Amino acid sequence: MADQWQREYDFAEKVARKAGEEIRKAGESEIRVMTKSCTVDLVTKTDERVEKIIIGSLKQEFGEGTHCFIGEESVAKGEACILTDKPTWIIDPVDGTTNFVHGFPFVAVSIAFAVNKELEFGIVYSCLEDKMYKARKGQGAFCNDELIQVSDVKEIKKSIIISEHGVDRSPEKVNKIFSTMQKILCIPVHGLRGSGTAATNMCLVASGAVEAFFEIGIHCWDIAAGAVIVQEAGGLLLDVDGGPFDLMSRRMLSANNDVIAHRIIKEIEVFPVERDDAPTHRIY
Ligand SMILES: O=P(O)(O)O[C@H]1[C@H](O)[C@@H](O)[C@H](O)[C@H](O)[C@@H]1O
Ligand SMILES: [Mg+2]
Repeated sequence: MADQWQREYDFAEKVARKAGEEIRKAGESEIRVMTKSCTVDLVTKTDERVEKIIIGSLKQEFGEGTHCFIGEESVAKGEACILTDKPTWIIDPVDGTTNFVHGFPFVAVSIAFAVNKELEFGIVYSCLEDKMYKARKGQGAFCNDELIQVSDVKEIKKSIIISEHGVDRSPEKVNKIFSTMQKILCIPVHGLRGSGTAATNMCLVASGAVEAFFEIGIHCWDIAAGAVIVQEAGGLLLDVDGGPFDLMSRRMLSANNDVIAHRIIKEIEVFPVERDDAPTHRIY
C-alpha cells in the first residue's frame, strides 16, 4: 500500500512540534531537576510531562492498544524496552536534557516508528533552533522541508567528527572514550564536536555539517529517528566495530560514507555496554 504509515508520519510531525513548543515554554520558567542512574544523569518534570503528552496524543489518534511504545521516561519507570514486530513508537521526549537544564541551545524531540523491527520513519525536532528534520524510508530526508544530504568528503583529514561521553563516568570507560578521541583528533581531523544530543548529532551528519558521529552507551530512543534521517540523506549506519547496526545494542556509528566510517572504526576503543533489551538492563 503506497501510503501506508503516511497518517502516522504526518501526525508524528505535528506531535513533535507540539512537544517542542512545550519544551521551549518550560525552559522559560524554573526547571525542576532530578537524577536517574547517577548524579549526572538528569531528568526534569518536562521530560516526563512531554513524554506523556506525546504518548497520550498518539494513543488518542490511533487508538489504545493498536501500537506499542518505547519511551525513555517510561522505561526509566520500569516499562519494558523490547522491540517486537508490532508497530512501535520509539520516543525521546527531550534529547539533550543536560543542555535543557543548562540553557545550552540544542534540545531535540525524537520520534521514530518501526514495524517488523524495521524503522519506517523518523522525526527529530531541534526545538530551540526550530529545525524540523524528518525522513521516511525510501523518500529522502528533509530539514524544514528542504532536502538534505550528507557531505561528500572522503578524506578523513578534511572531516569533522562528533562523539559524546554519555553519563557513565567510570574511569575505565572515560579513559577509552578520551583515548579514542585523542587518536581521531591526532589523525588529524579538522575538528571534534558534540552538541549534547545524539538525535541532533545524527541530523548534523545527515545535513553534511559533519562527516560522522559515533557513541557507545546511547539508547534506542536517542538514535532511532536519526537513523532513518541519516540513511535517507545518503549516509550509513554501522556498529562501532564495523559490523551491522543494531538499534538495541547501544553502539552506533553514523557516517557520510564507508571510507570515513572505516577510518574512524580503526581508532575506536570499544568497551562493553548492556543492551537496551537485556533482561537485567540498568539505565545509563
Ligand atoms: O538523556 P538524553 O535524552 O538527554 O540523551 C543523551 C544524549 O542523546 C547522548 O548523546 C549523550 O551522550 C547523553 O548520554 C545524553 O544523556
Ligand atoms: Mg536522549
